[in-house]
Amino acid sequence: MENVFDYEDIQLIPAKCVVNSRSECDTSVTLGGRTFKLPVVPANMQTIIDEKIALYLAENDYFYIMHRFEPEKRIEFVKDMHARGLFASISVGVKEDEYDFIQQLKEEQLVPEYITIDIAHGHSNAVIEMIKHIKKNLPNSFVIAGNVGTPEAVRELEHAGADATKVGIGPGKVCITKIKTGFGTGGWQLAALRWCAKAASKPVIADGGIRTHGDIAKSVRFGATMVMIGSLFAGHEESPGETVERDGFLYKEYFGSASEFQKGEKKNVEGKKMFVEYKGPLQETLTEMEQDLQSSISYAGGDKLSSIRNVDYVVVKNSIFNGDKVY
Ligand SMILES: NC(=O)C1=CN([C@@H]2O[C@H](COP(=O)(O)OP(=O)(O)OC[C@H]3O[C@@H](n4cnc5c(N)ncnc54)[C@H](OP(=O)(O)O)[C@@H]3O)[C@@H](O)[C@H]2O)C=CC1
Ligand SMILES: Nc1nc2c(ncn2[C@@H]2O[C@H](COP(=O)(O)O)[C@@H](O)[C@H]2O)c(=O)[nH]1
Repeated sequence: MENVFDYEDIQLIPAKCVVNSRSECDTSVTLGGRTFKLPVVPANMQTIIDEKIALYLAENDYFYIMHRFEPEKRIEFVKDMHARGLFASISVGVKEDEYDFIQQLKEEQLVPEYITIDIAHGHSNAVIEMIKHIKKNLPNSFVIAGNVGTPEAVRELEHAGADATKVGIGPGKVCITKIKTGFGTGGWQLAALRWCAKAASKPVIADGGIRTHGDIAKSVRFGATMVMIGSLFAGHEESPGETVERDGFLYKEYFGSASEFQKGEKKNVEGKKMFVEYKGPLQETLTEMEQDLQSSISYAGGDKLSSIRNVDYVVVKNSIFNGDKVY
């Protein structure tokens, strides 16, 4: 790979405005046959989303993916969302129990509209087998598979039946994969997204490394249909992470899904914990994201999200650590 770059290295170039107000710009996106207000989904992590947030997002036409770290609650979750006339979007792993879980869903005629296979190294036979198992038993579920960081992986997962792939190995704020293993897309996530999206024939979800709202527009420019975000969603009133007070300021806990805090043991740890500043209600951030993205669309010279896809850009600097501290 040549000419790698990350979010902070790119500036999109404005085109002539065609709207009279940013409010005319439409930020909605379609994924799996549903239309959502924003091309943004909070990360399927235990300090980012819980049942209450999932319900709020679904009721208000935002996409969501429930995490998989309380597996015993998933059947009830799907039933509850369906009882409310809402879509169910859950996550699974690849271990043996998960095969039984998919079987159970089938037996109970519960068909989640979206199933995300949530694995660190998604370019694997384990994920390919799970895609096939889901597609065989729940053919109407939209399957998102990940995470990956190469075009080969995107093609293989799509070929196995994935309806979308999720790109990002190690760019996350609480990720230490790049430090512990030497591998990943951390520091060049945006270039990796471009590389993968060019190979994709189905939607790509950019996952990790989003530090500003402008990074959402940049992700769309480089091929993302949807953008998964953890750290920017960690500090809300509703965020499930613990709230702590330090020197009169409030903070919320945010930990990695492969951290000892999630796993309950120090085995194959590839995530850390941090505290992010408290930032009030979730809806305020969603509204601000929408307004910022409307503005991005206007700078792109259009009135819908797809206008961003074709804008020119420049590479203005190069910084491999993506603004993060190493630990
Ligand atoms: N996006 C990212 O960059 C990353 C995300 N994560 C997140 O952390 C969580 C835990 O992920 P994960 O450890 O995959 O899930 P699990 O702990 O559920 O592991 C899934 C299965 O894959 C195996 N496995 C895990 N990593 C590898 C690997 N590198 N090579 C071969 N087999 C592997 C595990 O076995 P065994 O444990 O015995 O190896 C296990 O059987 C997920 O939510 C994931 O999204 C974690 C790291 C990176
Ligand atoms: N390497 C690890 N990556 C992780 C872990 N837990 C979650 N993640 C990934 O990070 C993104 C969120 O990134 P952010 O920059 O928006 O905060 C999330 O969606 C996962 O893909 C982990 O323990 N290790």
